[in-house]
Amino acid sequence: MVERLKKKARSAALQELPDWTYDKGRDAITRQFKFASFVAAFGFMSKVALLAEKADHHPEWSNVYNRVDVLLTTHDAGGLSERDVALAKEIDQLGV
Ligand SMILES: C[C@H](O)[C@H](O)[C@H]1CNC2=NC(N)=NC(=O)C2=N1
Repeated sequence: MVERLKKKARSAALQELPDWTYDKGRDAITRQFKFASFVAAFGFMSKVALLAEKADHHPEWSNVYNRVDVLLTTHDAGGLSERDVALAKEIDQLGV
């Protein structure tokens, strides 16, 4: 059973994710991505979808034209967990 990160572990994790914002109300992390076009945004979403399926861990997200808003939290834990941190790092490694 995955657990929510406690304060100290969360702070340490956030230090490694400078492009992500902590959402205290949701106990989640968010990041907005912008692309040159809708097709580029959708291509990014396809890559993230494959990562998410592989990890069995899925983002809450929305797409408007060339923008993708990603929110990561762990429903099974009721908040931010190491699974979100791992997926965020993988998304960062896509190099957008
Ligand atoms: C059964 C399945 O493993 C779970 O429902 C997974 C699927 N994807 C998930 N994604 C996210 N973000 N949080 C979860 O708790 C979660 N649980």
